Amino acid sequence: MLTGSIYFNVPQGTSMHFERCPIPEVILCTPKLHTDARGYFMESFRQDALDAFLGFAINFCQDNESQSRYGVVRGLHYQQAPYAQTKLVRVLHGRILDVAVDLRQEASTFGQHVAVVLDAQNKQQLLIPKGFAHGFAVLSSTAVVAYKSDAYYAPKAERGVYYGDTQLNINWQLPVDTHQLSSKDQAWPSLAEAEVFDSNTSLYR
Ligand SMILES: Cc1cn([C@H]2C[C@H](O)[C@@H](COP(=O)(O)OP(=O)(O)O[C@H]3O[C@@H](C)C(=O)[C@@H](O)[C@H]3O)O2)c(=O)[nH]c1=O
Repeated sequence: MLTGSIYFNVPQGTSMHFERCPIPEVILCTPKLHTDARGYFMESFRQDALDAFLGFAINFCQDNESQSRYGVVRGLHYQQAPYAQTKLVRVLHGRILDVAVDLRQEASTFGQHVAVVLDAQNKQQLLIPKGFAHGFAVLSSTAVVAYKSDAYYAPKAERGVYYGDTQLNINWQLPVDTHQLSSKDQAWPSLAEAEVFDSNTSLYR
């Protein structure tokens, strides 16, 4: 499924594996695990490695954490420009299906999505760029999800797309009768009615 893999070693000897997903701006990151008799150590984030891979800097300013039960679906969320957010998502406990939906109006992949299982064992992280909606479904009994963002929470700019929109065709990997959503998330518009990202809006410059 994934293409464009590169193993990038930063000068200090630490490492992070980056893979471009089928929508190439979405990136799967796998930290290198150092295991020994005590357990393991890993660098969960390196600004220099990520910047070098991307070729530009992302300056994260907010860290978030949420805990959810099996069947919970949070999303699909984004903030409109100029409050758009890049998110770097990982799972501290449990397992989720993490989903990024392309909302860049002029992109060839507009309306398409990437869905990746992230869990506390694989320790993988998903980088979701500006211009995408984000959501996740909890596949384990509980899950603790942590993520960075590069723009502060701006409630007035908060937008969403209905997670079950048939046009999106997302397989949430959960029986439908187990889905639990906030009232806010049940009321988001379909993709056809959502405020998407204007191609004239430069999200990263
Ligand atoms: C997102 C956010 C929420 N809040 C508050 C608002 C509200 O009272 C409470 C719960 O908010 P929500 O119901 O929006 O939380 P949640 O549904 O977990 O929202 C999150 O979903 C995932 C999928 C994302 O991608 C995130 O960017 C964020 O939108 O926390 C903050 O104070 N700061 C924040 O950054």
